[in-house]
Amino acid sequence: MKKAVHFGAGNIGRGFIGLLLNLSGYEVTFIDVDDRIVTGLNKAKGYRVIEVGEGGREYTVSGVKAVNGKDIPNAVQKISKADIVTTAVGPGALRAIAPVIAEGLVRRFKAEDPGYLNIIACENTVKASSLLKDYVYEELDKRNREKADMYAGFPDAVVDRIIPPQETEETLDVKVETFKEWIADRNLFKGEIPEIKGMELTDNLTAFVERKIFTLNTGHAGTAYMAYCKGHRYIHEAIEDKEIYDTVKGALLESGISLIELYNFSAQDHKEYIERILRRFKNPELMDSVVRVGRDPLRKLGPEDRLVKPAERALKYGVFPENLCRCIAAGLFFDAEGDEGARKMQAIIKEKGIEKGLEDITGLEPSEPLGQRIISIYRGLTL
Ligand SMILES: NC(=O)c1ccc[n+]([C@@H]2O[C@H](COP(=O)([O-])OP(=O)(O)OC[C@H]3O[C@@H](n4cnc5c(N)ncnc54)[C@H](O)[C@@H]3O)[C@@H](O)[C@H]2O)c1
Ligand SMILES: O=P(O)(O)OC[C@@H](O)[C@@H](O)[C@H](O)[C@H](O)CO
Repeated sequence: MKKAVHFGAGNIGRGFIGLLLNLSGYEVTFIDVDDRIVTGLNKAKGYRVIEVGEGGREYTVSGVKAVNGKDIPNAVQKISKADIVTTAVGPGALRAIAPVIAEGLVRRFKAEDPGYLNIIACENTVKASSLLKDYVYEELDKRNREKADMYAGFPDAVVDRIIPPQETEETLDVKVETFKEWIADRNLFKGEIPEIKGMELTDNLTAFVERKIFTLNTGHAGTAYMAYCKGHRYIHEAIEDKEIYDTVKGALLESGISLIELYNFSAQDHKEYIERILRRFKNPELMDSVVRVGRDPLRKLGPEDRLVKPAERALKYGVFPENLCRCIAAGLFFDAEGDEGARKMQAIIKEKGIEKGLEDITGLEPSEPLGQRIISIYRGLTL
């Protein structure tokens, strides 16, 4: 049986990547640092994936194993024997998993014919696998880097499926929406491309990644941040609030201007793509929380991420992104309990004030038009 190792047995790990690998005939081993999840998976050896919404089905994922990420020798051994490695740990944890992947590769490379290994990072970041590759290469000496150049592929990918926080910790079942999309860069695989049901291939990944992150994730973040300011708890409730809906839709149209120009999407197709996404946000069965969707605002308000980058691009294409500015200003208030990125962001604003704080968080100059407008909206907003 082909062996898959997946880092991060959280929502997307269990509810999407693990499911597709299982359906494609792989024996799946999850590596996670959460003791509850690792123990639970090893005990139950499986879980259910429950699709909610029209046409939703239920799947049983079985025969899975789990290794604790702190058990390095075991994790290294699994990687050294894997046919494919995937991740969904969050972009901030990619550096933490690089050493163990590097050690697994070094162990493989001791064999005369180590075979190819493709490592796909399924995170909401443009070029996440390439980023992971950089981190892994930092851990390798010259000889093993050369071996990795020959035998290890790091295909970039985009994953799209909304998976909310799970309501109970009693099972490891996962509630998901019916929509799913996983597209990988066909040109970055080494050796034969693994056949994974539901994973599509493209020669034009940047277009698909940017379309997804700068539309779905832009809209999600905007909805969550405005919802936080207005006291909504769930995304489906927030998107029914006319002020939020209009602002978010406006933000997506602003973001779409550069996507259409840069990647030749037809304006009509892009409009329909936006409408489909807004309909997905409305799914009441998901009960997706504002706290999850807005998590880590320090990352989401960064210069290359889902709100600031499209705002800068819109300005470059001649449109002032008033709605994106509103979403960014709202984001600067996000302070959900227990959110480390939010805590750090609020500390920056408190210590440096909003002008210098904005610059540090978003990279935007407070004296430039975007910075000026965001600060003015921020000052006018009340919580
Ligand atoms: N949930 C979604 O709707 C969704 C959809 C598409 C993409 N994503 C992306 O997938 C990634 C994971 O998101 P999620 O919603 O599944 O989060 P999650 O918190 O549910 O899962 C992340 C898992 O990674 C584990 N983890 C963290 N650090 C680790 C480490 N060093 N080693 C091993 N495991 C580690 C955590 O314990 C957790 O179980 C993120 O990059 C996210 O942007 C999420
Ligand atoms: O995972 P994040 O924190 O980058 O973003 C939160 C949500 O927008 C995200 O998880 C979406 O649900 C997902 O990207 C849908 O495909």
